[in-house]
Amino acid sequence: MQILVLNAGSSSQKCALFDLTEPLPEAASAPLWRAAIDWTNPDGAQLSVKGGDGESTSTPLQVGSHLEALEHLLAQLWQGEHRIIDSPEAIAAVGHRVVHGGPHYREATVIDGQVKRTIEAMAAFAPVHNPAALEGIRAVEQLLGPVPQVALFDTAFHRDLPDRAAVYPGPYEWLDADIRRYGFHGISYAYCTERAARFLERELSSLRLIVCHLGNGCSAAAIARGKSVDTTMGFTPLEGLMMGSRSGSVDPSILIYLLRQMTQQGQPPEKIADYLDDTLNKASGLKGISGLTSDMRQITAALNTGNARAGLAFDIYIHRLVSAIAALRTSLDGLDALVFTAGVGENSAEVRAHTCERLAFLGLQLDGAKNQAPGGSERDIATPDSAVRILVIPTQEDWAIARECYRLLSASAADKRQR
Ligand SMILES: Nc1ncnc2c1ncn2[C@@H]1O[C@H](COP(=O)(O)OP(=O)(O)O)[C@@H](O)[C@H]1O
Ligand SMILES: CC(=O)OP(=O)(O)O
Ligand SMILES: [Mg+2]
Repeated sequence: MQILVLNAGSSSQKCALFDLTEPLPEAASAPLWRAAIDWTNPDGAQLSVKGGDGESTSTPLQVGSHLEALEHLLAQLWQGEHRIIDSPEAIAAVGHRVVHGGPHYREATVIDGQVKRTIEAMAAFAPVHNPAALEGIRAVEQLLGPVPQVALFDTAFHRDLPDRAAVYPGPYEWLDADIRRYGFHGISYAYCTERAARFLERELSSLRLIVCHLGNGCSAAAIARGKSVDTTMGFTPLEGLMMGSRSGSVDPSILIYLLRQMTQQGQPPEKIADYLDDTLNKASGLKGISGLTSDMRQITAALNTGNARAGLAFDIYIHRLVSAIAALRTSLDGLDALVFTAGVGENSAEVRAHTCERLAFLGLQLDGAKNQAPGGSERDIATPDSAVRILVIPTQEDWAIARECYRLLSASAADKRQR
């Protein structure tokens, strides 16, 4: 079954085509084809496509709206230089990563009008991500017609967060209005948890993990026996750790202070809300502090040449990450492994080294050579006598989406056959 996956992140639209057949492989398999639009390129959006031959090309996108850009991306599947299928009919299903499912969706769900309305309503809680997922769904409708589309929600993995971790200590009415902590990056956490159990040859039912998903968006989660028991992101993907261009947690009084100042200056309320939203989501974090970039590679390169603001950005990033991991540890009755994943977690030996050094008191002992060794595969970078394992697990959100999509559609096909 050929399954197309659309992953709408904060700075890019990724797309991959998988061919899944029984028996499903245990570990992620490579896609037949992948493409991505980078919205952040200063010279305009850039489309990159990698075909089945392993060849890839990168071209500037000459189109107006996001929807047009997406339609152009999808058409590359059967029309572009690296086309992989003869016609859109070859695609059996499309899986989407949807960041916010609110309190409604706790499982992978076939997309219908009601699901689309909910994703739209939840855009108020995930303004960077949910509108991008909806654009993907609409682009597929335009180009691929009535193919089944399935949504996987980043919030679903955290469905069993205990109330003490999920409820904000504001007025109780907030909870009635669905203002609570949801948590995100759940597709990645579910995948990394499963892989960590396999790697350690342990049953999920006894495993206690802290997983750090450090990409453009960053969060960490305490996972006990396969379930999320606490996590750093909350009502929206803005709470918690310092990120590429997002602030993470700040004192809410800063916003009240700025709001009052801007109101006194005669700014209209809408403009103030947009300014605060943009500042916290797009002009903060590594980018805001360094004044340079949201990219950890460039931050570490700049700090190594003595750039003081890059150095400060790195220090805050590590300080907040270490504080969060130590806090998450208190939600577990022991810690078997600390897991690093996503762009920074998988690739930055500096971030892992500084984090683990400060967490020695939790029983973590990093093997410096193993940490530095290059490698894109799952690995243990702790010393043999470390009390806690330290794992690097490359996350495979797209493959996990394709697999869930396959399972859901196979189960519903079997259901129909039985009736
Ligand atoms: N070799 C590397 N060293 C340090 N950081 C890296 C490296 N490769 C990628 N990154 C970081 O990974 C981040 C992107 O992570 P990724 O998981 O792809 O993000 P997202 O899916 O949220 O867009 C980039 O901001 C970059 O800083
Ligand atoms: C939820 C979230 O922050 O996603 P991303 O890391 O893709 O921006
Ligand atoms: Mg991501």
